[in-house]
Amino acid sequence: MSNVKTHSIDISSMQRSQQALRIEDEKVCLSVNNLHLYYGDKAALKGVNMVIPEKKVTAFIGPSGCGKSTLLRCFNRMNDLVDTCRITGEINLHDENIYAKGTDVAELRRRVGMVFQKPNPFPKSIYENVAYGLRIQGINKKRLLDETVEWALRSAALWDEVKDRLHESALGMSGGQQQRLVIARTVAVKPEVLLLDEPASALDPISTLKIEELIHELKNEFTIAIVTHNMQQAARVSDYTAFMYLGDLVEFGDTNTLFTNPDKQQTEDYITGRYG
Ligand SMILES: Nc1ncnc2c1ncn2[C@@H]1O[C@H](COP(=O)(O)OP(=O)(O)OP(=O)(O)O)[C@@H](O)[C@H]1O
Repeated sequence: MSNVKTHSIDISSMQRSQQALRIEDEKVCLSVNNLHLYYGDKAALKGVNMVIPEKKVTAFIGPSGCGKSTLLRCFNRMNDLVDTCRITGEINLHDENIYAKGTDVAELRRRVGMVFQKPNPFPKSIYENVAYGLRIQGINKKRLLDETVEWALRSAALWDEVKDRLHESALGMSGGQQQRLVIARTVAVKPEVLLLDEPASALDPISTLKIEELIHELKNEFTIAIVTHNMQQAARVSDYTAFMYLGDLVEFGDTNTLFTNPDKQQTEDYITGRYG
């Protein structure tokens, strides 16, 4: 790409159409309206407005502490677990305000699954890790469990590596395999959205590549939102990128455009490595 202005990231390998995606053309999965979040007196999100398009990958980038993980955790109300946290504004999943009174938060978290930075398999067999969410829903029919476990492991590009040791402990797997297992466990309950909070940052480069390839496959079935510190990764895996700074959403748009021709000076300064 000859017109690339940035120098700190190499996006020449970005395999994407030169045609910019337009958010107006997308189906909306999540919409965020004037979202403010406070931890005690401290504002961590300051009036965020954006949409997360359906079956696309949206990346959140920005310097440490800018609110990326906080915003991601709002999408399945994980911040409810923080006593000092207070939220105003709205997030709609399709047409439902997930902060409305009476929202079934357990069901919300089934629909909006989350994968964290550090793989966190349960000390159970590979099979039982993946079957876990189904069993919680009261599904115990062996055939249905077998089929779903296989489907989820295939979806997470792990089936071929583990099909002969499904009943061995998940703790004997490599870190990269464990993270794909956690992804299989998350997709097994058929969520609509996958939230990935730096899913590859604890992994070696080959495992990271596998996760990136997997994200590319998963977006055929799921809406994906990913927080990453790695701008190359954001450029490689996402369709849309949101750049955040000190609790503000500074710029949001088609990934290719945001990295090659950002609207805001602040975005350009960040992606060219001038700060952060
Ligand atoms: N549980 C919490 N209690 C109080 N403050 C918090 C809590 N979690 C995050 N914060 C603060 O909120 C702000 C945003 O944090 P957040 O973790 O969302 O940022 P981030 O962009 O994801 O950072 P990083 O890239 O370092 O993970 C920071 O100032 C952080 O210290």
